[in-house]
Amino acid sequence: MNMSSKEIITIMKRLEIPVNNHMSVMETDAINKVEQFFKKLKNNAAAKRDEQAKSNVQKSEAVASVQNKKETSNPSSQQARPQRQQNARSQDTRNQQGASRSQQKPSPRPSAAAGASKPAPRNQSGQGGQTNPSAAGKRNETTNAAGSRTEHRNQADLDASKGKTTKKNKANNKRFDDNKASNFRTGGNRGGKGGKGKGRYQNRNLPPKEKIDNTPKKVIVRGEMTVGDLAKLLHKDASEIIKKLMFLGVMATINQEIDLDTIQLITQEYNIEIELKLPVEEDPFEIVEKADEADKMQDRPPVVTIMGHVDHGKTTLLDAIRKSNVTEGEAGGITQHIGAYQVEVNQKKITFLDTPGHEAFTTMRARGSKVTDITILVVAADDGVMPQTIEAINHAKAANVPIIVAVNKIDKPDANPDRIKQELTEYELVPEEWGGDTIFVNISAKNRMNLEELLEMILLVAEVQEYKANPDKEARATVLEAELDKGKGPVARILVQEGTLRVGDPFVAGVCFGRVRAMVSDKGRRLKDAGPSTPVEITGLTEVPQAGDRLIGFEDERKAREISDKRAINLRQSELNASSRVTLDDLYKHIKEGEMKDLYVIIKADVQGSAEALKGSLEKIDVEGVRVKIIHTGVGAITESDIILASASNAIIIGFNVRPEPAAKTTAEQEKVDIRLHRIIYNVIEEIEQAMKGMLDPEFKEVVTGQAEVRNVFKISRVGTVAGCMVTSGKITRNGQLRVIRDGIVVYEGEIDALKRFKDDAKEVAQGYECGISVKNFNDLKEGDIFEAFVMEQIER
Ligand SMILES: Nc1nc2c(ncn2[C@@H]2O[C@H](COP(=O)(O)OP(=O)(O)OP(=O)(O)O)[C@@H](O)[C@H]2O)c(=O)[nH]1
Repeated sequence: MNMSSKEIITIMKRLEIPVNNHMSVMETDAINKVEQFFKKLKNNAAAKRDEQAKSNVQKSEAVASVQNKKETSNPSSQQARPQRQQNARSQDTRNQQGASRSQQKPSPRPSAAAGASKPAPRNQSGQGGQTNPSAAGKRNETTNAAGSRTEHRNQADLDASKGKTTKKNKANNKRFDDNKASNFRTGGNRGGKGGKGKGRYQNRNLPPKEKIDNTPKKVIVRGEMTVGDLAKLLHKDASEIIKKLMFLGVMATINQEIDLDTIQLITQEYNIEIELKLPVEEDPFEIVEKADEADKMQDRPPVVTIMGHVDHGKTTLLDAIRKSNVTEGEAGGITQHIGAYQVEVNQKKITFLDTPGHEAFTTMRARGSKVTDITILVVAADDGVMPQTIEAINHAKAANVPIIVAVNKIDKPDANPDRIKQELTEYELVPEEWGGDTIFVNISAKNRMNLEELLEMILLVAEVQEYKANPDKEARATVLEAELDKGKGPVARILVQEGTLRVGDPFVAGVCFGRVRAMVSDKGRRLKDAGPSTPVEITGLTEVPQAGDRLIGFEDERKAREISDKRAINLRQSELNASSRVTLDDLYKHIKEGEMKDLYVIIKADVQGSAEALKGSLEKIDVEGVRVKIIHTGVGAITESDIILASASNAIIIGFNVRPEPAAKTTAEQEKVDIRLHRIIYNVIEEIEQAMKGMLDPEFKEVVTGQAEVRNVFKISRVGTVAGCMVTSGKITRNGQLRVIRDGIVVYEGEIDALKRFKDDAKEVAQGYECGISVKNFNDLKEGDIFEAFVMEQIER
C-alpha cells in the first residue's frame, strides 16, 4: 500500500485487529479489513472534498492566491479555485519550513475529511496547522517556493477528484498515511523548532480541532526504558514526556532510562493501563519443576534401550521388532529413522530407542537426560557374558534402570541359555525361577522367535513401574539426534517425555530457540501434536542442538527466546567456571559439605586379578561413614565409554597399569573427569584415603610432554635395544621420564637412556620427526609400542 509497517500497525490497532509488530502475519481477513478501511476513507474523503469544494470556493480561492492575510479572508478575487489548492499551497510552504511532513493534502481520514475549514489532524502538540487562512498567509510570507509545485498539485488533486489515478495521487495516499504516522514522527523531534512554534501559534487562532487521540489504552512494559522509548510506546512526543517528568520532579533527557515506578506514574497521567511483563529471571531448565498433580498423570508408553556386547544381535533385534510390528498399511510406507520408533502390542505402545549400545545411553545421561525406562540386555546364547555385557549392566545399574535379559541366538546349535543365566547371577541378575527378580526371555532375533513374549515382558515391567506423565502441559523432551539437513535446515529428532508438543509451539532446545514448523513420526506421517513417549522429528530450529539436550515448549515466543539467550550465556559461563565434577583434590570439600556419601570409582586394570584386588581393597575404605563404591571394573585401556560413565555418575577413574585412549583423554578433559593412574595398589588406597580425609596434598603432578610410536626395533650388541621412533605428538625430551605402553597397558616406566637424531644425541625431538630411543634397563621393546614422555612438575598451591 506504499506505506510503512508502522502506519499499517497503527491502522490495525485502530481497527482492533490483533498485531504484535511488523513481522506479524496478516490474515486475509485482516488485509480485507484494512483495505476496506481505506476504501471507505477514500470515498468519504472524495465526497467531503467535493462538498467542501463547493461550499468553500471563495475562501479557498482567496487563500491560495493571495499572500495578504486580509485577502485570505476575502474570497472575492479567486472564488472559483477549489479549497484544495489552498491546502496544497499552504502545505508546500510548511514543507519548506520543515514544520511537518504530514499535513499535506486533504486527508481522507475522517477527521481531516470533515472539512477544510477544520484543521487537519495533528500530532499531540498541535504542530503544523494547515487551514487557517491567516497562518497560511503568514507562512507564505516566509517562503516563496510554493508557486509552480502548487500548480502541479492542484492538477493532481483535480485528477484525483475526477477519479484518475496519477502518480501524484499515489503520493497523496502516502502523505495521508504519513499524516497518521506524524503522531509518532513529529514526536521524534523531527518537526523542528520553527514548525512547532508555528503550530502553537496556529492553534491559538484555530477553532477547537478534532484531535486524533491514538493514545493506547494499554501498554506492555518489559522493564526499564528510555524516555524516547516510552514516548514511542505511548505514542507521545518525547518532549511531552520530558515535560511530564519534570512536573513529577524527574529531570530526564530523551536517552535517559527511567525506572518502572516512574513509567507507571507517566502512564497513570495518561490513564493508560499498564501490563508488566518482566524478563524471565528463572530458567525452567534449572529450577526443579513442580510435580504434576496426580489426577493429571496418564499412562505413557515405556521407553526401551537395547544394550549388549558387539555382535550379540542388538541391531537385528531392533529391526526384527520394528518390522514385525509394521501394520499392513505401513508395510510399503517409508519408515523414518528418527532416533526411536514405536510399536504397538495388545493396544499398548512401546518406544524403542534406535541407537543400540550403552554409549549413546550414557551420553544422554551424562548430559543430564534420563530417557530410558527399561534396558533390554542382549546376550548371545552361544557366546556368553562379555566385557561389553558387563559394561552395559553397570551402565544400566548406575542409571537405576530395570534390566530385561534377552538371551539371543537360541536357534544356534551351540546355544546354551542356562549358561548365560548362570554367568549373569554374578552380576546380580538372577532369573525368577532361581529366586531372583530378573526377567529372562530366550529369543532368536534372526528368526523372530519369542519376540512377542519379549514385548509382553516389557509391558509387564511397564505396568509394574507405572510410567506416567502429564500430557496436558508444555512439552518437555530430549534431543536424541540433531543434524543440519541441506533441505530442511536444522533438524532434531526428539523424544517427548512430558506434556504435548504442537506444530507452531515455540521452544528452547539446549541453547537453541525454535518454533515447531513440522513434525514427522517414525512412520513418516506428519503430526500436529506429540504427547509423552512419542519420538518425532522436528524442523523449525534456528541452530542444531546437541544430542541429550533438553527441549522445553513455551507458550510465549518471547520468553523462549529470552531463555535460549540466557542459556547460551550461562553455558559459556559454566564452561569457564570450574566443573562441579568430583575430583580427588576437592573430594574432602564435597564430603565436608555433606554433598557426598559415597565416592564412585571406576577401575580399569591391566589384568582382571589386579582389578579385583583393587576393588576389594578400596571397598574396605570407610572414612567417617563415607565409602568407596565401585560402579565398574574392566580390563584394558581407559575408553571414552568409561569417561562418559564416570561423567554421568560423577565418578573418578583409577587406571591401574593402563592408560587412557587418546579419545578418552580428550573427553576426560572436556568432561572434567578425574583419572588417577597408578602402578602400585598400596598407592591407590593411600591416595583415596588421604583424599577422603582431606589430607591429599600432592606436590607434584605429571605432565605428559609427548608421545612417540616405535616403528622399528634394532638390537645392537653392547648397547641393547634401540627403537626407531616417530614422535606423534608433543616432544620427547632427553631428561624426561618415559613409559612404554603396549595395547593401552603400561609395560614399563623408567628413564630415557639415549635420544638420538640420526647419529647425534638430541636434547629433544618434536612431533613429526624420527628419532632413536633406548630405555634405561629395558630392552623388551616391540614395534607398535608407544613411548609416553612425561615430566613431574611441582604443583603451585
Ligand atoms: N543365528 C542367529 N544369528 C543372529 C541372531 N541375531 C543376530 N544374529 C547375527 O549376529 C550377527 C550380529 O548381529 P547384529 O545385530 O549386527 O549385532 P549387534 O549387537 O547389533 O552388533 P554391533 O552393532 O556390532 O554391536 C549378524 O550376523 C546377525 O545376523 C539370532 O537370533 N540367531
